[in-house]
Amino acid sequence: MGGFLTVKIKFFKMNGAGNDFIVIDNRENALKDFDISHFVRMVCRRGKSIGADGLMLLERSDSADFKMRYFNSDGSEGEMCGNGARCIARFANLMNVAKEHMRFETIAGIHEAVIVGEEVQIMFPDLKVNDFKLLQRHDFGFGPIEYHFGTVGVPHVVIFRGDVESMEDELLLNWGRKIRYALDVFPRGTNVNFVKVVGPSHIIVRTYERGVENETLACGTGSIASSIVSFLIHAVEPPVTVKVRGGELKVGFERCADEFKNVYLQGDARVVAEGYILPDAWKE
Ligand SMILES: N[C@@H](CCC[C@H](N)C(=O)O)C(=O)O
Repeated sequence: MGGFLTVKIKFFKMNGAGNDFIVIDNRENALKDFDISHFVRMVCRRGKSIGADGLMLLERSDSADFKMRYFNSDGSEGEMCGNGARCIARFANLMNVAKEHMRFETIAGIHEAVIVGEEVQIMFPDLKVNDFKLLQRHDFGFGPIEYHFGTVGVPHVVIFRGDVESMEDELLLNWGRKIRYALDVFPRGTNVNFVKVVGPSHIIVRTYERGVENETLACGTGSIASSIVSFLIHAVEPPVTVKVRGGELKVGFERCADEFKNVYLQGDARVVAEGYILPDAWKE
């Protein structure tokens, strides 16, 4: 029993609008002896282990308050995760690593975040209008469809459907997987968002996430991509309220000539548990 408890790693379980994460303070390099990708795959398994959409490490940074490293549940390291970023900002503030207004490093660049009571707002770098490829047509294996594409740190396809809320899970997964794995069209793979416009500033979004290979309850960068495409195609006005399966997110931006400036994502970011990851959590 003593051996069983010798290696234990402190973790926090968090979620932002239902997108859930394991968060580890790695400033002292607690995971130096681990194959991180394998460790992430093991501890993110639902049922057999803790379970999560992804895992984040908070690390030291020379140029900002801290560095965020984000891993999808399949062990792949992602450039950015909007909801993850909001969660790690809350975590950094709780751990006294950062004040309420903070800057942090990601693979996709430096981000700013601010704690707004129960919510966290994260700011994104400016996006170019021309980087959004609108009104594309392709047959992904279920007949030709119209889609839109844009990158918000990570790649996103946006598809408008009038039946988003009632769309069968199986259909969403089938479309999501076929599009995500259309590597001739998206060499790095892509996340896939199914979107319905329900008001002048309101949309509903469901997302199939690359790296989780499933629908998640929310996707932050997907909500931003969906809001901007909804603005470009359906004149949806920011700030946009995005209803996702796990709650609600707010997306703001301003169109200035050929750029989107002041892009932000806001919503809840909660710590729901803390404890120790024990060796059985990463056993095959
Ligand atoms: N959950 C996300 C996106 C995470 C990254 C993504 N799955 C990818 O690697 O493409 C979010 O909230 O933005």
